[in-house]
Amino acid sequence: MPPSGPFPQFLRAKLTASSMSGTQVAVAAAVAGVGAYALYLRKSAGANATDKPSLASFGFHSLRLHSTELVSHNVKRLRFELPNATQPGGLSLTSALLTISIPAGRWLPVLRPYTPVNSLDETGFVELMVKHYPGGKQSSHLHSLKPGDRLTVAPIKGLSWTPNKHPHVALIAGGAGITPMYQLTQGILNNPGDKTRITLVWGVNTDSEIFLAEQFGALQKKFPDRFKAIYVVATPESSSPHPKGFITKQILEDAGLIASSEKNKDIKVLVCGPPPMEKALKGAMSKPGVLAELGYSPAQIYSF
Ligand SMILES: Cc1cc2nc3c(=O)[nH]c(=O)nc-3n(C[C@H](O)[C@H](O)[C@H](O)COP(=O)(O)OP(=O)(O)OC[C@H]3O[C@@H](n4cnc5c(N)ncnc54)[C@H](O)[C@@H]3O)c2cc1C
Repeated sequence: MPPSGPFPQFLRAKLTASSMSGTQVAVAAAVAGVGAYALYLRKSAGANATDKPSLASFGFHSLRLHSTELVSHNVKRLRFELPNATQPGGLSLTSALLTISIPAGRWLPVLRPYTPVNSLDETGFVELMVKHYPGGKQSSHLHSLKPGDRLTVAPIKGLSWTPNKHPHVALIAGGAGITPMYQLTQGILNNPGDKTRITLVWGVNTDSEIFLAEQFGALQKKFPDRFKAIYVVATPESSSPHPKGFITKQILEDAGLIASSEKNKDIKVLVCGPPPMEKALKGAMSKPGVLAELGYSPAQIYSF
């Protein structure tokens, strides 16, 4: 259900805090645009199929859920119809959709970003892969949606990606934080003009949570010299081929991600995962994180 008016003052205040990630800054900008929502709805109500805005246009969009698929015990793929069935969404690489809902029994809207996982060039549809967190407000809501239900979204920009600006990117993800990394990996490798090398390190709880293994496997096969994926599993099965535990300094060293080595001096590190993982990597006020210990400067690190 779409929100009916401006968000409360305290929410805006919270979103202007100085320690924001890239996504938090984008979320603040999207929330600031909520006033345009009513205007957009008024305009789009009279628009015909060909002049309906794509997702790239400013404002909020109401998307109809086309279908769902359970891809693992706690991850669902949700396929939504775009406002214009004959055009792609028009999102740029690493953009996400800020989803907005008002769960039953609550008066405050819940806003969470999700990164589309289908090709940004696909016409007519946008797909999300959503991991269900027990008690999670938005992930529970999204998992409860049925085909025909609607979801309000607003596009938010991520990192502004310039092909070949960095010779090598390290993508470090935890759990469902993999989706921005997957979108970027597809965008880089499927662009013949972009020669960036990619090392992905993805931390998950169990082997069954490596829900994009097939897709990443196909990309590794196609681009063996440019793309390497390493999965780290907290509680692996006895037959698991993956290292056990969390993403540590040792794991990143073994992956060749030491900033001080000559070949990595221009590397860019992108991070997206649960708060404890991001804290361990980026450090807290008094304690340097693993990335600083490996020699990365703050300017080399981007957090979604
Ligand atoms: C740029 C960006 C893109 C994202 N894309 C996706 C995506 O494509 N698919 C997807 O499933 N998620 C994605 N996320 C995470 C998503 O935005 C939500 O944070 C997540 O779905 C939990 O929201 P919730 O309202 O269900 O949980 P909440 O109600 O906020 O929290 C419920 C419980 O879950 C825990 N929790 C919350 N978030 C996480 C997390 N990320 N990892 C581990 N535990 C957590 C909390 O500590 C709490 O215990 C993305 C996040 C960012 C920043």
